[in-house]
Amino acid sequence: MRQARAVSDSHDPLFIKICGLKTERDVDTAVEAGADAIGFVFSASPRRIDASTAARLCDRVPEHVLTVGVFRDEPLDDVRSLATDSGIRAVQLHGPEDRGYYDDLATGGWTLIRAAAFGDSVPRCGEMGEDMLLLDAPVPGSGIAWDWSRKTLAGAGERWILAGGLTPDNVRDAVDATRPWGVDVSSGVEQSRGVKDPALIAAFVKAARGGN
Ligand SMILES: O=C(O)c1ccccc1N[C@@H]1O[C@H](COP(=O)(O)O)[C@@H](O)[C@H]1O
Repeated sequence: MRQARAVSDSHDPLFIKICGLKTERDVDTAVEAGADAIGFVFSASPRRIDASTAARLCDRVPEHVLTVGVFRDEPLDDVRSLATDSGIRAVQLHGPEDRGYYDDLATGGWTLIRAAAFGDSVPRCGEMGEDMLLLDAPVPGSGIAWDWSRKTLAGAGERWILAGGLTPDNVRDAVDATRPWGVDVSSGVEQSRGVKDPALIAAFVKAARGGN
Protein backbone atom coordinates (compact mmCIF):
# COMPACT_ATOMS: atom_id res chain seq x y z
CA MET A 1 0.00 0.00 0.00
CA ARG A 2 1.51 3.36 -1.06
CA GLN A 3 1.29 6.09 1.54
CA ALA A 4 -0.88 9.15 0.90
CA ARG A 5 1.14 11.88 -0.74
CA ALA A 6 1.26 15.39 0.67
CA VAL A 7 0.74 16.93 -2.76
CA SER A 8 -2.18 17.69 -5.03
CA ASP A 9 -2.64 16.87 -8.72
CA SER A 10 -3.16 20.51 -9.57
CA HIS A 11 -0.59 22.82 -11.19
CA ASP A 12 -1.83 25.61 -8.95
CA PRO A 13 -0.27 26.17 -6.54
CA LEU A 14 3.04 25.13 -8.00
CA PHE A 15 4.82 22.31 -6.12
CA ILE A 16 8.10 23.69 -4.76
CA LYS A 17 11.02 21.59 -3.52
CA ILE A 18 14.11 23.04 -1.85
CA CYS A 19 16.98 20.56 -1.99
CA GLY A 20 20.30 19.92 -0.28
CA LEU A 21 19.32 21.04 3.22
CA LYS A 22 21.79 20.24 6.01
CA THR A 23 20.83 22.20 9.12
CA GLU A 24 17.89 23.01 11.37
CA ARG A 25 18.00 26.57 10.10
CA ASP A 26 17.78 25.39 6.47
CA VAL A 27 14.76 23.24 7.26
CA ASP A 28 12.91 25.85 9.32
CA THR A 29 13.51 28.50 6.65
CA ALA A 30 12.20 26.30 3.83
CA VAL A 31 9.12 25.25 5.82
CA GLU A 32 8.32 28.81 6.87
CA ALA A 33 8.81 30.05 3.30
CA GLY A 34 6.10 27.62 2.14
CA ALA A 35 8.04 24.82 0.44
CA ASP A 36 6.01 21.69 -0.37
CA ALA A 37 9.03 19.40 -0.20
CA ILE A 38 12.58 19.47 1.13
CA GLY A 39 15.46 17.29 -0.01
CA PHE A 40 18.37 15.63 1.78
CA VAL A 41 21.29 14.40 -0.35
CA PHE A 42 22.68 10.95 0.52
CA SER A 43 25.20 10.66 -2.34
CA ALA A 44 28.59 12.27 -2.94
CA SER A 45 28.05 16.02 -2.77
CA PRO A 46 28.99 19.06 -0.66
CA ARG A 47 25.36 18.75 0.52
CA ARG A 48 25.61 15.15 1.68
CA ILE A 49 24.32 14.30 5.15
CA ASP A 50 24.03 10.99 6.97
CA ALA A 51 20.89 9.13 8.00
CA SER A 52 20.97 10.20 11.65
CA THR A 53 21.28 13.90 10.72
CA ALA A 54 18.41 13.51 8.27
CA ALA A 55 16.32 11.74 10.92
CA ARG A 56 16.88 14.62 13.34
CA LEU A 57 15.90 17.13 10.66
CA CYS A 58 12.84 15.10 9.57
CA ASP A 59 11.55 15.28 13.14
CA ARG A 60 10.96 19.02 12.81
CA VAL A 61 9.17 18.85 9.43
CA PRO A 62 5.35 19.18 9.50
CA GLU A 63 3.24 16.47 7.87
CA HIS A 64 2.24 18.60 4.88
CA VAL A 65 5.87 18.98 3.76
CA LEU A 66 7.29 15.98 1.89
CA THR A 67 10.77 14.86 2.98
CA VAL A 68 12.83 13.54 0.06
CA GLY A 69 16.08 11.55 0.04
CA VAL A 70 18.23 12.18 -3.04
CA PHE A 71 20.42 9.37 -4.42
CA ARG A 72 22.75 9.05 -7.40
CA ASP A 73 23.67 5.56 -8.61
CA GLU A 74 23.38 3.89 -5.22
CA PRO A 75 22.82 0.16 -4.60
CA LEU A 76 19.19 -0.64 -3.87
CA ASP A 77 19.95 -2.03 -0.41
CA ASP A 78 21.74 1.20 0.55
CA VAL A 79 18.80 3.31 -0.63
CA ARG A 80 16.41 1.13 1.36
CA SER A 81 18.42 1.31 4.56
CA LEU A 82 19.15 5.06 4.34
CA ALA A 83 15.51 5.79 3.58
CA THR A 84 14.32 3.60 6.43
CA ASP A 85 16.85 4.88 8.98
CA SER A 86 16.26 8.56 8.16
CA GLY A 87 12.46 8.38 8.00
CA ILE A 88 12.21 10.26 4.69
CA ARG A 89 8.91 9.81 2.83
CA ALA A 90 10.10 10.08 -0.76
CA VAL A 91 13.07 8.82 -2.76
CA GLN A 92 14.59 10.77 -5.68
CA LEU A 93 16.75 8.68 -7.99
CA HIS A 94 19.42 10.13 -10.31
CA GLY A 95 20.69 7.09 -12.14
CA PRO A 96 20.01 4.33 -14.65
CA GLU A 97 17.76 2.36 -12.28
CA ASP A 98 15.54 -0.19 -14.01
CA ARG A 99 11.87 -0.97 -13.52
CA GLY A 100 12.62 -3.72 -11.01
CA TYR A 101 14.51 -1.25 -8.81
CA TYR A 102 11.50 1.11 -8.81
CA ASP A 103 9.07 -1.75 -8.20
CA ASP A 104 11.11 -2.90 -5.21
CA LEU A 105 11.14 0.58 -3.63
CA ALA A 106 7.42 0.96 -4.30
CA THR A 107 6.77 -1.90 -1.90
CA GLY A 108 8.38 0.20 0.84
CA GLY A 109 5.73 2.90 0.54
CA TRP A 110 8.04 5.74 -0.51
CA THR A 111 6.86 8.31 -3.02
CA LEU A 112 9.15 7.82 -6.02
CA ILE A 113 10.75 10.66 -7.99
CA ARG A 114 12.67 9.74 -11.14
CA ALA A 115 15.30 12.30 -12.15
CA ALA A 116 16.29 12.37 -15.81
CA ALA A 117 18.74 14.62 -17.63
CA PHE A 118 16.93 16.52 -20.33
CA GLY A 119 18.11 15.24 -23.69
CA ASP A 120 16.88 14.53 -27.20
CA SER A 121 13.84 12.61 -26.03
CA VAL A 122 11.53 13.65 -23.23
CA PRO A 123 10.72 10.85 -20.79
CA ARG A 124 7.16 10.49 -19.54
CA CYS A 125 6.17 10.54 -15.89
CA GLY A 126 5.07 7.06 -14.80
CA GLU A 127 7.09 5.03 -17.30
CA MET A 128 9.12 3.42 -14.51
CA GLY A 129 6.31 3.43 -11.97
CA GLU A 130 7.43 6.74 -10.50
CA ASP A 131 5.04 9.29 -8.97
CA MET A 132 6.92 12.37 -10.20
CA LEU A 133 9.42 12.99 -12.99
CA LEU A 134 12.20 15.53 -12.42
CA LEU A 135 13.78 16.95 -15.59
CA ASP A 136 17.26 18.16 -14.74
CA ALA A 137 20.54 19.35 -16.23
CA PRO A 138 23.13 16.68 -17.20
CA VAL A 139 25.06 17.25 -13.95
CA PRO A 140 22.64 17.27 -11.00
CA GLY A 141 23.28 19.85 -8.33
CA SER A 142 25.61 21.85 -10.57
CA GLY A 143 23.46 24.96 -10.72
CA ILE A 144 23.72 24.90 -14.51
CA ALA A 145 20.52 25.49 -16.43
CA TRP A 146 19.52 23.70 -19.61
CA ASP A 147 17.62 25.29 -22.48
CA TRP A 148 14.09 25.02 -21.14
CA SER A 149 12.62 26.65 -24.24
CA ARG A 150 14.24 24.46 -26.84
CA LYS A 151 11.41 21.98 -27.32
CA THR A 152 7.96 21.15 -26.09
CA LEU A 153 7.78 19.38 -22.77
CA ALA A 154 4.16 18.35 -23.17
CA GLY A 155 5.19 14.69 -23.41
CA ALA A 156 6.55 14.71 -19.86
CA GLY A 157 3.06 14.06 -18.51
CA GLU A 158 1.21 15.54 -15.54
CA ARG A 159 3.60 15.49 -12.59
CA TRP A 160 6.89 16.75 -13.92
CA ILE A 161 9.26 18.98 -12.00
CA LEU A 162 11.66 21.48 -13.54
CA ALA A 163 15.19 21.51 -12.04
CA GLY A 164 18.66 22.66 -12.99
CA GLY A 165 20.05 26.14 -12.49
CA LEU A 166 16.90 27.73 -11.13
CA THR A 167 17.27 30.91 -9.05
CA PRO A 168 14.95 33.50 -7.53
CA ASP A 169 15.65 35.64 -10.60
CA ASN A 170 14.82 33.11 -13.32
CA VAL A 171 12.27 30.76 -11.77
CA ARG A 172 9.15 32.70 -12.78
CA ASP A 173 10.26 33.01 -16.41
CA ALA A 174 11.15 29.32 -16.41
CA VAL A 175 7.70 28.40 -15.07
CA ASP A 176 5.95 30.63 -17.59
CA ALA A 177 8.00 29.12 -20.44
CA THR A 178 7.58 25.45 -19.55
CA ARG A 179 4.44 25.18 -17.36
CA PRO A 180 5.81 22.45 -15.05
CA TRP A 181 3.84 20.85 -12.22
CA GLY A 182 6.67 21.75 -9.85
CA VAL A 183 10.13 23.26 -9.47
CA ASP A 184 13.23 22.15 -7.57
CA VAL A 185 16.28 24.18 -6.55
CA SER A 186 19.55 23.70 -4.72
CA SER A 187 22.50 25.82 -5.93
CA GLY A 188 20.32 28.84 -6.65
CA VAL A 189 19.46 29.31 -2.97
CA GLU A 190 23.02 29.03 -1.65
CA GLN A 191 25.46 31.71 -0.44
CA SER A 192 28.38 29.37 -1.22
CA ARG A 193 28.51 25.81 -2.52
CA GLY A 194 26.63 23.58 -0.09
CA VAL A 195 25.62 26.43 2.26
CA LYS A 196 22.01 27.60 2.04
CA ASP A 197 21.00 31.27 2.25
CA PRO A 198 17.71 31.85 4.14
CA ALA A 199 16.93 35.06 2.23
CA LEU A 200 17.40 33.31 -1.12
CA ILE A 201 15.14 30.42 -0.06
CA ALA A 202 12.36 32.85 0.88
CA ALA A 203 12.91 34.85 -2.31
CA PHE A 204 12.79 31.71 -4.45
CA VAL A 205 9.46 30.51 -3.05
CA LYS A 206 7.95 33.95 -3.38
CA ALA A 207 9.17 34.39 -6.96
CA ALA A 208 8.07 30.90 -7.99
CA ARG A 209 4.56 31.66 -6.73
CA GLY A 210 4.45 34.86 -8.76
CA GLY A 211 5.50 37.41 -6.14
CA ASN A 212 8.43 39.72 -6.57
O1 LIG B 1 22.74 18.64 -5.03
C1 LIG B 1 23.52 17.72 -5.26
O2 LIG B 1 24.72 17.80 -4.97
C2 LIG B 1 23.02 16.46 -5.90
C3 LIG B 1 23.79 15.31 -5.80
C4 LIG B 1 23.35 14.13 -6.35
C5 LIG B 1 22.14 14.08 -7.01
C6 LIG B 1 21.36 15.23 -7.12
C7 LIG B 1 21.77 16.42 -6.57
N1 LIG B 1 21.02 17.57 -6.65
C8 LIG B 1 19.83 17.74 -7.41
O3 LIG B 1 20.09 18.55 -8.55
C9 LIG B 1 18.91 19.24 -8.91
C10 LIG B 1 19.15 20.69 -9.31
O4 LIG B 1 20.16 21.26 -8.63
P1 LIG B 1 20.63 22.79 -8.89
O5 LIG B 1 19.48 23.67 -8.48
O6 LIG B 1 20.94 22.95 -10.34
O7 LIG B 1 21.81 22.94 -8.02
C11 LIG B 1 17.97 19.13 -7.75
O8 LIG B 1 16.96 18.19 -8.12
C12 LIG B 1 18.78 18.50 -6.66
O9 LIG B 1 17.96 17.60 -5.97
